[in-house]
Amino acid sequence: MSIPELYQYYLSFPNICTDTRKIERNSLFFALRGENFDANAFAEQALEKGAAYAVIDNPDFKKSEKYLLVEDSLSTLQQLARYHRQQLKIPVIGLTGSNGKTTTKELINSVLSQKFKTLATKGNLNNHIGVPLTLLEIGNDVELAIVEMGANHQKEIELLCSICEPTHGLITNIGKAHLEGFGGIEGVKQGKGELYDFLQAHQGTVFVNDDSPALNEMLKTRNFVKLVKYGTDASNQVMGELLSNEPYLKIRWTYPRGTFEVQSQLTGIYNFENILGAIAIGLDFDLSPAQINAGISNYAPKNNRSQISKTEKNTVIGDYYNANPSSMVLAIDNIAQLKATKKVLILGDMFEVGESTAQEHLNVIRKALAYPFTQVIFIGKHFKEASSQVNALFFTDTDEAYNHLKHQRIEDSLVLVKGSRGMRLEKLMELL
Ligand SMILES: CC(=O)N[C@H]1[C@@H](OP(=O)(O)OP(=O)(O)OC[C@H]2O[C@@H](n3ccc(=O)[nH]c3=O)[C@H](O)[C@@H]2O)O[C@H](CO)[C@@H](O)[C@@H]1O[C@H](C)C(=O)N[C@@H](C)C(=O)N[C@H](CCC(=O)N[C@@H](CCC[C@@H](N)C(=O)O)C(=O)O)C(=O)O
Ligand SMILES: Nc1ncnc2c1ncn2[C@@H]1O[C@H](COP(=O)(O)OP(=O)(O)OP(=O)(O)O)[C@@H](O)[C@H]1O
Ligand SMILES: C[C@@H](N)C(=O)N[C@H](C)C(=O)O
Repeated sequence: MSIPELYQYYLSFPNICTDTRKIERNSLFFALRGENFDANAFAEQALEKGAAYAVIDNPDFKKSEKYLLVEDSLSTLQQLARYHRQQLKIPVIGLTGSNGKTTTKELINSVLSQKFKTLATKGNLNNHIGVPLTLLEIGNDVELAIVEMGANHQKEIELLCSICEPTHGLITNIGKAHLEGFGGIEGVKQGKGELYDFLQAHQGTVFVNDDSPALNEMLKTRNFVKLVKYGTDASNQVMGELLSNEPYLKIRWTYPRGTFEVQSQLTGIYNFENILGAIAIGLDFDLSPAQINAGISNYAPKNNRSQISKTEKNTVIGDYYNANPSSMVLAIDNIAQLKATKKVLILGDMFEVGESTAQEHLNVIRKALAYPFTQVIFIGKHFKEASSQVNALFFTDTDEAYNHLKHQRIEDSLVLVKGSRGMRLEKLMELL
């Protein structure tokens, strides 16, 4: 079946579903293969549960005209998304970067939705499956889309750009994330730079954080028809200044027509650049300063990314969606600067760091112990293997740490909980 033919089915049934556990009536089911299942085997169930059609790539499962047989379901999903994007005459803002993609995407969406009917990536659905699903959610009424693109190896951003065809783009930053798949920091630059390459080739607009030496270096070899720079230096089109972080960031920003201040609901100095990026994009899309500030101040994270919660015993900064050497160091510096009598760090292993795993874990241990924190707890085998200093607690896994904290409760403290998703540090929250 050709993509234009399949597109007619999509236009009649625009609700795409890939999971029979969450199937909706009249959806178009795509049978994907994953690490655990081959969803061709679930196609019948999808139809029984109310899907209008099931796209499959194994002829053995085709039982009626309700099964649409294609060569490869995943690649068909991607091609359908690209075809749909090409029918839409709207701007698409593509975002990638090592850290802060989801937060920046949410901020941009909060800002731009003050003026436009927007559609943004849900949560973190940013990969070769999530990006097509995001695009296929764009209905006729949407005026502008914000698409987050994630990657852990080369050519992934190139593929995602070829699907969502961004007209505007922003790389949040270059950091030590997914070093394993990218092959080191130069590999990160190359992989993330695929967004710049696409925008250069397609006359797109690029938003650049001028405070990042790595991003500035990446600009040297490229030319863009439109470049908007933001940062702390007055030479930028949008200049920002951090006014306070206690615990939420307050920012002053200046552009050629004036200076404004905004109070955010975000903690973490690293969020300064995320906010400034969203302001720069808001200005480029002709929002008023009042609309921009409303978008920034309305956004409150509810996604375990630097989320502050007051429990009965403590104030907790829950930051256990992910961790890598760059974001870990910034999170430690951030809590060190916040005001609190007692500060406790609970740090979990960082994944996908590659050959520098031992060194990077040791760096984090040294960094954390250089500050006079009340207590520092390290969880995971990488931390344990890197060192076991006497002035800190080391646990092999989260269950072991849980058993300890059950008996030695943390009280009246500001607690940072940060680690890679796979460490499942959220288990500890009920004890904090
Ligand atoms: C393929 C898929 O969508 N899997 C989801 C599924 O996993 P599960 O283990 O149950 O099954 P399989 O993957 O083996 O199944 C194949 C299909 O079978 C369906 N199915 C299964 C059982 C059943 O009873 N009925 C069924 O229909 C199933 O739905 C599959 O379609 O369910 C899990 C739980 O909900 C999902 O977590 C899993 O989703 C996978 C991980 C996925 O890739 N989802 C994307 C939509 C997505 O964008 N996920 C993001 C995470 C993105 C991410 O990690 N980004 C990285 C960078 C990108 C790296 C990239 N190279 C990569 O590897 O992804 C980043 O750092 O930001 C998210 O979930 O947040
Ligand atoms: N600009 C930034 N620089 C460094 N670290 C950051 C920055 N922004 C956020 N972080 C850190 O990364 C964590 C996750 O933020 P966010 O989800 O926005 O990033 P992400 O790049 O989308 O990651 P993921 O793709 O895993 O969701 C934050 O809680 C914070 O610790
Ligand atoms: C969950 C995934 N998006 C991610 O960020 N993985 C890294 C390795 C992490 O969990 O720290």
